[in-house]
Amino acid sequence: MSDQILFSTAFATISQRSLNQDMVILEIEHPLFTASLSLYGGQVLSWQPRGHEEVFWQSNSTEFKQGKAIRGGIPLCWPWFGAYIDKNGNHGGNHGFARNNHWQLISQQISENDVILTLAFIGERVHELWPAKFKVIQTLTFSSTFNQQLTISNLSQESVNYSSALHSYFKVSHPNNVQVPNLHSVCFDDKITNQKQQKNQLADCVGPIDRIYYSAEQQVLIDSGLKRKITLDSTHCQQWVLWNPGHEIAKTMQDIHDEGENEFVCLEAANTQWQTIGAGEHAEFSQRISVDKF
Ligand SMILES: O=P(O)(O)OC[C@H]1O[C@@H](O)[C@H](O)[C@@H](O)[C@@H]1O
Repeated sequence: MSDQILFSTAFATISQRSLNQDMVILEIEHPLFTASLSLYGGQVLSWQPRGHEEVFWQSNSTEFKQGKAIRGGIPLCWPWFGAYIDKNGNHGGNHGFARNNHWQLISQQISENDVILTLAFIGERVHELWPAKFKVIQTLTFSSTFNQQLTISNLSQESVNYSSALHSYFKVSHPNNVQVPNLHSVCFDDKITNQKQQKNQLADCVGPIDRIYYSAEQQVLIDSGLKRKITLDSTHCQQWVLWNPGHEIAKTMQDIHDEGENEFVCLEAANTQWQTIGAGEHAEFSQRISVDKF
């Protein structure tokens, strides 16, 4: 493991830690926050605005291994959300390939107010079920609030379809203490029972929960244990996915440490249905996250 300062200004330091040859972690120190991300997966791992507790959960049992997704932070589900089986019955694996590939840091802007990092993921024939040529630009603005924007360019001669999720793992005192009240009156598909268009109010976020809510409205995740509110706004995302595996499923997942399911709730700004991008065109979506104490 080696640490190296990449950029240092009067306002912030960005350093690089190599876990091994393949896995590079960037760490940011700024008067308004600390944050870290992995270039593998282009994945935000942590963000802690000054005066607050860490916002994102990370598993202690993640392997950081090529081909495996990192459990925690904000995995990027793209170019598909969930399982993908093509018309010939071929399985593409869960949540696409953006989270299992290397991204590049292409620019950084450091100021008194924020640090803006731009990452790129460019490819063609990266996955046999999604061979198109593409470019994804991810712009991360870290400050006392956090903003994440993805711009996807279809560089191929034909239109492409994608689905997506910004799969945020929020650190919580316990799912039992968590409410997402703006979802109470929203219709959802239940991925566990396979029942569509359900409506019932969740008393808390204890798993197993796996729901696709048909709402693009602002969400507020209220944690009565940590006494904090996390406010999420998305653009060009049509659903919110709420997920916690619960104890029995988590026990079967090697990359969730013991009792880890009691430490997070996933609330994901998603497009769970196919979106089309014409040849040579682009699409974008984003989320903004802020934190308040109460
Ligand atoms: O284990 P993965 O591939 O990271 O997926 C975790 C969960 O991600 C959620 O977004 C899905 O709705 C769940 O069905 C899935 O189990």
